[in-house]
Amino acid sequence: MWKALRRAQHVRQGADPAAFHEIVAPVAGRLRVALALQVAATALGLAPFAGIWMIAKEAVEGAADPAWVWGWVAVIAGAAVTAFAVRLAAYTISHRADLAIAARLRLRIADHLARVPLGWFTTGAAGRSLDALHNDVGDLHAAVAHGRLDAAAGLVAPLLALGWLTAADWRLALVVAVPAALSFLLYVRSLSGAEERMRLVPMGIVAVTEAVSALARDLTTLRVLSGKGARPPESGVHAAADQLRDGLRTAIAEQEERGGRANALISPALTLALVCVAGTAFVALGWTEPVNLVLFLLLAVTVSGTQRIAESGASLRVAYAAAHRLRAILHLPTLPLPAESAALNGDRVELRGVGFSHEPGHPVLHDVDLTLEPGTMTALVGPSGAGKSTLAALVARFHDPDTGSVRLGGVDVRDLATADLYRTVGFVLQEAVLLRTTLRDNIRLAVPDADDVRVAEAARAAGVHERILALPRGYDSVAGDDAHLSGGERQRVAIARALVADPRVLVLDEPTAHIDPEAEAHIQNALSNLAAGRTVLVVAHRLATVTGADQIAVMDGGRIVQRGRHEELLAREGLYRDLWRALEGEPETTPAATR
Ligand SMILES: Nc1ncnc2c1ncn2[C@@H]1O[C@H](COP(=O)(O)OP(=O)(O)OP(=O)(O)O)[C@@H](O)[C@H]1O
Repeated sequence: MWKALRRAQHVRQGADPAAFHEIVAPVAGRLRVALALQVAATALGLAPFAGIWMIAKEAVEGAADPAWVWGWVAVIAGAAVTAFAVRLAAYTISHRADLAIAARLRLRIADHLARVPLGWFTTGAAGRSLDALHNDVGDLHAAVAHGRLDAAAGLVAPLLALGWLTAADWRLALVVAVPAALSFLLYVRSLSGAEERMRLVPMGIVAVTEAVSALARDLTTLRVLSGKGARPPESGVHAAADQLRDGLRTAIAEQEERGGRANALISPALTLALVCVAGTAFVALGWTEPVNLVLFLLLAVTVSGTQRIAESGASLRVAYAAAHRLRAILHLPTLPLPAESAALNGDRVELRGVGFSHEPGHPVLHDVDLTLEPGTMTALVGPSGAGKSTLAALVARFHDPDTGSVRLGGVDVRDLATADLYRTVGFVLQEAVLLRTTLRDNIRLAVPDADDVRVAEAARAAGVHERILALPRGYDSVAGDDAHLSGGERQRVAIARALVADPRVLVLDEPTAHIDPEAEAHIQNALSNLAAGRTVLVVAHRLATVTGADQIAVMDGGRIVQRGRHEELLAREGLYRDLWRALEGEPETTPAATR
C-alpha cells in the first residue's frame, strides 16, 4: 500500500511514455518478442481450464472414457508446462533487454555528460539530476523487465476468460464482470487520488527539516546567550512533526480504505460465493445448464484479476517519469567539438567582444576585450556580481560565449579538442574537490604515471607534504576516509594536483575564498609557486593579494571599466580606488606587491 502511495507521488513529476519509448528504442524489437510470448503464455495458461472443463462435462454426462480423460490430463499438463516455459522465456528476454538498456544508458549518459559544458555541473539543477540518476535508471527496470509483461497478462487473461464465459452464458458472465470492472475503477481512482493526498506528506517533511535546521542554526547563539537570560523561542519542530504525522495518518488511512474496498470486491471468496449464488439461481430458473457452473467456478477468479493492470500501470508511470528525467539529461545541449583539433601557437589568451548570458535575455558580460600575455598574471577584481567568475569560466570553456571569441595560442577554444584544451588550461576553484582515492592518486590525477618523487615535490611546493606525511598512512591515505583534511589543506592538495598537471595557462577563481586568514597565507605561497612562469588569470576578492599582478582588470556590471597595474589604478579616481578604500583601508596602507 505504502509503495503504491510512493509510486503515485512520483508520477506527479511528469510521466512521459514518448521519452520511455525513445530510451528503450535499441531493445524495442526484443521487448516486442517478449510481449508476444507473454500474450501466448497467458492464452496457453487458460488451456488447462479448457481440459478440466471438457473432463467435467463428460463426467456430468456420465460418458467419460478413462483413456479419453487421460488424454485430456496430458493436454492439461502439457499446456501448463508449455505456458510456464513460454512465460519464462518472455521474462528472460525482457530481463536481458533491461540489463542491456541499463548498461547502454549509463554509457550514453556518461558520454553525453562528458560533452555538456562544465558550467552546467556548477548549477543546482545538475546536483538534482545527478542525484536522481541512479534511481531513475533503476526505475526503468520496473517497466522494461516486468511492468509491460505484467500489464499484458493482467489484460489478456481476464479478457479471454470473460469472452469464454460470455460465449457460455452472457448473463452470468455479467454477474462476474461487473464487480471486476468496479474494483478496477475503484483501484485506479484510489491511486490517482493518492497523488493529491500525498502532496501534503513531502510538504510536511520539508517543514520538519526546515524547523530542525533553524533550531540547529540558532542553538549556538541560544546556548551562549542563555547565561544572560535568553529563552529559546517556540522552535516549531513539534508543530511541524505533529502536522506531518497527521498528514501521513490521513493519507494511509484513506488509501487503505479505498484500496481495501477495491480488493474486497474481487476477493476470491466473494467472487466464488457470487458465482454459486447467482449460478444456482440461474439453474433453478432454467436460464443456464448446471454444467456451466463448473466453467464459471474455474474462470471467475481469472476475470477478477483486472487489478493487476492498474498495479503494473502505476509502475509503468514511475518508469515513464524516470525516462522523462533521463531524456532531459540526454538532451542537454553539448559543446560543439571540432572534427580535428587545431594546433596552438603559444599560450596567449585573447578575449574579443565577449558577451554571455546564463539565462536568455539577462546578459552578464558585455563586449569584453582582455588579453592575457604569456607568463603574466592578470587579476579580475570588482564588486560582487560584476561577472568575474563568469569571465574566468569562459577561459576554461565552462561555457561558450554568445558573442565574440576566446582564443588560446591564436586558436578559438571551440576549435580545440577537450583533451588539448585541458592539457593547456588548468584551474583551481573556490572549493577543492578531492576524489575518494589515495592522496597520491589525487595529486597525480592528470598524470597517472607520475612517480612518488614528482608527487612529493608538488606537495612540498603546495605546502602540504608535511601534513600528508603526518597522516598514519601518508600518501596512501584515502581522502574523506582516513584523510580528513581542512578546506585549506584540500585546497593545497588541489594546487599540488595542478602543479603535477603543469598547465601553461591557469585560471584561479578565488581559491582562498573559503579559507581562514592564517591558512590563506600558506595558500598564497603555494599559489605563487604554482603561478610562476605561467599565464595566470586570477579572480580575487581580496585586493591586497593581487597588488603584484602584471595587469588588474576592474569589472563592473559585466564590463571591464578600468585596467592597469595596482599603482596606476590606485593613483587614479575610479572604482579600483573606491574598492581599495572600502575593502583594504586608505591607499597609504598599501602592502608590498606579492609577485
Ligand atoms: N549559473 C548561473 N545561472 C544564472 N545566473 C548566474 C549563474 N552564475 C552567475 N549568475 C549571475 O551572473 C552574474 C555574474 O555572476 P558572477 O559569479 O560571474 O559574478 P562575480 O563578479 O564573480 O561575483 P562574486 O564576486 O560574488 O563571486 C550575477 O548576477 C549572477 O547572479
